[in-house]
Amino acid sequence: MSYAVKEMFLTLQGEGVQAGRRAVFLRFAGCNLWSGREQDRASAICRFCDTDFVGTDGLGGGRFADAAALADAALGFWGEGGEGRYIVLTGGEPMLQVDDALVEALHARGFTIAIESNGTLPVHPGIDWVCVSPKAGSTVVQTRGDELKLVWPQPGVGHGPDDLAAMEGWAFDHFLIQPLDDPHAADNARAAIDVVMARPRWRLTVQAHKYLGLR
Ligand SMILES: C[S@@+](CC[C@H](N)C(=O)[O-])C[C@H]1O[C@@H](n2cnc3c(N)ncnc32)[C@H](O)[C@@H]1O
Ligand SMILES: Nc1nc2[nH]cc(C(=O)O)c2c(=O)[nH]1
Ligand code: SF4
Ligand SMILES: [Mg+2]
Repeated sequence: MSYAVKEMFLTLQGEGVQAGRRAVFLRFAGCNLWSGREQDRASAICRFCDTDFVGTDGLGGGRFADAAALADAALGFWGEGGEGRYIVLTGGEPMLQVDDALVEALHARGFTIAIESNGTLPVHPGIDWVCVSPKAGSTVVQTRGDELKLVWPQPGVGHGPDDLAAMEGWAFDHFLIQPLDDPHAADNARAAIDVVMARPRWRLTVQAHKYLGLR
């Protein structure tokens, strides 16, 4: 199978429990919860996306003919040194494209594989670190993993305490609240802090790369 990749880059993981870790980011093109076109945002299931995942024209992006070609390119971004190789599969929705061949090819090159998924498709069982970020109005099928990262507040449905209690029944090791990045960021951060103060099972995570000027 070939892969449509929006962009690839080396940076630090900015979010979640693995924040601060050196990582290659592989951003796949396309998502099942939004077309990525601004004119469709208001009618999309996921309306707050901070990412351009349309097309294959970003830095390090392109069409990759097979898993070996894509994994070789990822290794090129990592550079020298075999220690601590870490790759984050994101998008868009990576599970629209991730398959056995890619997981095998990345493992064969020594990568620990993390994923950022909206959880509406089952995550590949070979992935080493699973982050699911549920979206109001979608059905999450991937209800287990390493970290659940809930963007807060989520306009529309799904942000009452009942929903949080339901998610607490899912099989994740870490429950994280991430302030929504929009023009009301300060209010959103306050609201996110309020959740954590009321429900100690949850921890705050911030998008550190945005404060640090990293990609
Ligand atoms: C762009 S998404 C790509 C991966 C996958 N489609 C998902 O939603 O998890 C990467 C992460 O950014 C989060 N995110 C997207 N837009 C955001 C925003 N405006 N503020 C805070 N987090 C956001 C998502 O919830 C997700 O955890
Ligand atoms: N530095 C950095 N960390 C991230 N963690 C999750 C991201 C994503 O867009 O999936 C992201 C991103 O875009 N940049
Ligand atoms: S599910 Fe993820 S990639 Fe898709 S629109 Fe929402 S935040 Fe963006
Ligand atoms: Mg991002």
